[in-house]
Amino acid sequence: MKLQSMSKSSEKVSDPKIIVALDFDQSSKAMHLVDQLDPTLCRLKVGKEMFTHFGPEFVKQLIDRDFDVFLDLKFHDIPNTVAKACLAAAELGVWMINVHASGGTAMMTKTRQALDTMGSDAPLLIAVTVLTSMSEPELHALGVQRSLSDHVLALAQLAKQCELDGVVCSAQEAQLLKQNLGEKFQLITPGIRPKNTSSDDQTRIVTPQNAIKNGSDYLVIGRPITQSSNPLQSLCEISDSIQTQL
Ligand SMILES: O=c1ccn([C@@H]2O[C@H](COP(=O)(O)O)[C@@H](O)[C@H]2O)c(=O)[nH]1
Repeated sequence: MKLQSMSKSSEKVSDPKIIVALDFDQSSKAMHLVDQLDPTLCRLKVGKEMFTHFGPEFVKQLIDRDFDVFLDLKFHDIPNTVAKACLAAAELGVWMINVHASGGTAMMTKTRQALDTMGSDAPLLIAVTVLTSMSEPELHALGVQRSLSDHVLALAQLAKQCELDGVVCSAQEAQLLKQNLGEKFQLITPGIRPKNTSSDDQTRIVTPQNAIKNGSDYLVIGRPITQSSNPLQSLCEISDSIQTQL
């Protein structure tokens, strides 16, 4: 059954805010879910697990079905390597790619310049600030002494200076970033957990409704949907729950 047929209000969404994180160890499991979805209702994310197992061919299968694909490989290396890896990723035809902001401004700038050679075909280029699994004590243990939110803001400011399109952060920081960096700077927020669901390994969690209220542009949601006994229904319920905030 298609998602559209399950949710009336969801039918009208033309800029779907939910990015379903396909973290599976078998492509057949992922495709079983994808077969039930519709590109007007959600976007898809391919991360390190599926890309390492199944490579560009898997990504192309999703694009061939007209899904917007966020290729979440979080590149972090010297500027030349990251710029070339991002160009290769972009050439797959994905909608969004990302690098770690902590790779620095030379890395982000060189990558921006590389993607600009693609003109309007370039995907959105996003920087990861602080992983949503991390807490402030963990950040301090790495030697970062400022507060976690100050660190996220500082990394996001660097990404904006380098003309990236936005950042990955927790929706806990979304209001702060929108206030300081403006409406157009895109906020992609994993660590989304509906009430009464397991936080798993995520630390900085926010409900779907509060994430949108705080200013998130896109919600990355994996296990609350993919590990649900009825993934389609869970996606529909979350999708419907955020409509009033849009
Ligand atoms: O800071 C980050 C950056 C990326 N992720 C990715 O998002 C999904 C979240 O999955 P859940 O199952 O909803 O926890 C996953 O693919 C991560 O690699 C993140 O969680 N935090």
